[in-house]
Amino acid sequence: MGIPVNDKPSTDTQSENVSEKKPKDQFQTVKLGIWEAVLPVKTGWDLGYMTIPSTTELVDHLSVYLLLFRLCRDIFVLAPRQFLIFTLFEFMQSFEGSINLYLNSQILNAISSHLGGETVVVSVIMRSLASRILLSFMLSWLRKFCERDNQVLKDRVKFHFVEKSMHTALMLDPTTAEDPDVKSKMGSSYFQYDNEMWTSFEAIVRVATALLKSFSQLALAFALIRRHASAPLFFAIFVVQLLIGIFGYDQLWGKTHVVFCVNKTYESLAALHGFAFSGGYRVDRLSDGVAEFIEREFKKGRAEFGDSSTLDAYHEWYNRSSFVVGFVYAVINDFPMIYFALRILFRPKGITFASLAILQGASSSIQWTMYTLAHESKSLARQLTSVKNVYARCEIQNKMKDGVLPYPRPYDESSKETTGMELEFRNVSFKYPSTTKSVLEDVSFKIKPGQMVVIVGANGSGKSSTIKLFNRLYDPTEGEILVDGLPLAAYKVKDVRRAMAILRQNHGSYPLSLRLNVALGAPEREMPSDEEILEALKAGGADAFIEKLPKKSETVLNPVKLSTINFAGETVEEMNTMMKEREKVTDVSGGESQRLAAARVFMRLNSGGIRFLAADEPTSALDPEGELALFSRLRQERGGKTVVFITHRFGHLTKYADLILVMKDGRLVESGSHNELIEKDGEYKRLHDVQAQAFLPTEDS
Ligand SMILES: Nc1ncnc2c1ncn2[C@@H]1O[C@H](COP(=O)(O)OP(=O)(O)OP(=O)(O)O)[C@@H](O)[C@H]1O
Repeated sequence: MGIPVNDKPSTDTQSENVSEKKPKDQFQTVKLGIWEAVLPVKTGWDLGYMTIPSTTELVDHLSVYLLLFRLCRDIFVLAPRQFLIFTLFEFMQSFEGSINLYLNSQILNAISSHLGGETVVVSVIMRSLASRILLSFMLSWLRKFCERDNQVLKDRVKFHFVEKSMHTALMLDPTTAEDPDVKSKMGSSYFQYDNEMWTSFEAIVRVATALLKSFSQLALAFALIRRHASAPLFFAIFVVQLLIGIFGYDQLWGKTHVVFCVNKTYESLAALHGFAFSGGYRVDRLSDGVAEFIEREFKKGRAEFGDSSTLDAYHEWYNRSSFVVGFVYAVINDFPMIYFALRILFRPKGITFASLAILQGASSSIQWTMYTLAHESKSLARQLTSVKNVYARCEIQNKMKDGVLPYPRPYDESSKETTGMELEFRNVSFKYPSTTKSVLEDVSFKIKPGQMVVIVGANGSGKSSTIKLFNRLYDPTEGEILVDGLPLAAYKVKDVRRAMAILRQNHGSYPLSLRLNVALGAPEREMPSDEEILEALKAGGADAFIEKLPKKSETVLNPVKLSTINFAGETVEEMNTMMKEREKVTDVSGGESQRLAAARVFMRLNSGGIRFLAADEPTSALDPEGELALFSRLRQERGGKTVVFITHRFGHLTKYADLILVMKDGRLVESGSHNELIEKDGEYKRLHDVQAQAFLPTEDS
């Protein structure tokens, strides 16, 4: 079986969702028309439909198989009654095939006797027929009866693991989240469809019931045809048929693989097609007048591509198999019929219509069960990786170690509303986990409680990175940060973050209602009142634009997409409109989004317990009026809190700053007040003069 493959090591083929990393030489590549499929080299025996794992693989997988027991136990604990109902029903169903096979044989034997002129025992036929109907009735009734319990069980499993995964996702610090292993365990999650653990559990039950089904059908078939002279030969045919069916299966679908397009012309045709159809580029396409160019390039590419095949990789794989395979497949299905036809011709004795039908029925139903078993065990193997990933995901621990000290220190409690935080950087150097280059080099400064500090510097000089270290989004690579005289790392991270309000650059709006966007400023509160929300919106300067929106503060800027639409042969435009209306994205401008973020920060400031406020270019998208208003309100409401602003605009802030820190290429190059720094005639003065230049009278004016 099998397609010839070359042994060329693949290019980068590690999949994002697989946690074990395979060395590159454990992959093989297969050229399939304009595609290249990369498949892991099997260490077990690859027999088409089934893979028999090697001993090492079995040992490796043992720990994962144990996880399946853990999964069953966890699901049982979530809903014991529903668990038992579900599994019992599934197991009961597995006997349906055998019982039907038995009842069919009874009926067929009776019909055969009748055709042979013998007296028919009516009660046998009636009993068999009644039993069949009763069995179907009972199973349909039970299915309906279990429906609700099954749905409860399924949803409990879904929500249990969703909650656990959400907990991990929410507590992950950036350093841990950027770890490739963690990334692969986290994978991606689609709320509506993800229920990996349930799918895995179903796969376990299906494999178990398929096994039971196979054994019961085999035992029954053996008992039924034992009496027929042709039974051994018939069974031999059946086994050959089964083996060819299972092991002869060689389709790309059934294998772990990744497919790349290796035809550059086809790729560029696809890119041009995408460019032509994408609504996002419409304005650019028209204003740049590129339509003709695109059409010309497409025609050129089409000519170059010629009559090469655009078949997908799966069909290409299928087309590589020889016609003999198709022929053998067609013929093996007719083996029993051919055999019986020949028997009738040469040795008609002992052959009855009933025996033919029983043998044929037994053979096809067992064959079907075996295929299901092979298929389910393959999908179970796939599910193992999911189960392993979900459990691993639930157990991810943050790399950053939490401190033990509460913040503020108990003796500070009484003065927490008025006292600002003291912050000190001592020889701090820092590089992001994913990079090798330091973005902060030996930075030292001290911010006294209640001071207003402004950090200035060119793009990429390390200003935002400094803010990220304040609330322990990252830890310094070298040096130390002190808060109120003690190492920042000694405090409980949650406490320190609760005492800080940080207005980040690109602080966007969350995909929730605008009201919740603001309420999230005070996450410890159940739900702030309408008046408090309005107050925060006003302080952030966001009340006016929200008032103009049709749903006001209940507007969700980016509604979650849960609708589905299906047109059965007709397009009902109104339905399209209905769906678009429901999922419409409400666009707000950059400045409006910044005002909303500012409102959230005011909500936080008003919630109490804040000792430190940092704002990273909070007015970069605001008009001059908005900027002035925001800074005045921040100054008014800051009380005794320590405040750090990052800005590129000299003026409103630098004028009032107690301390200005000037950053350049990750270093702190100057510090002092505005006047001191102007006098120094260094980097600050240079940056200041660039802006001031614009307002100086020129020779032309
Ligand atoms: N998550 C990250 N991973 C890796 N490098 C990063 C990351 N964030 C920022 N950097 C790099 O760190 C350096 C400093 O960036 P930072 O954002 O601190 O500068 P900045 O002074 O705030 O710049 P700007 O004025 O443009 O906001 C830059 O070279 C940037 O590319």
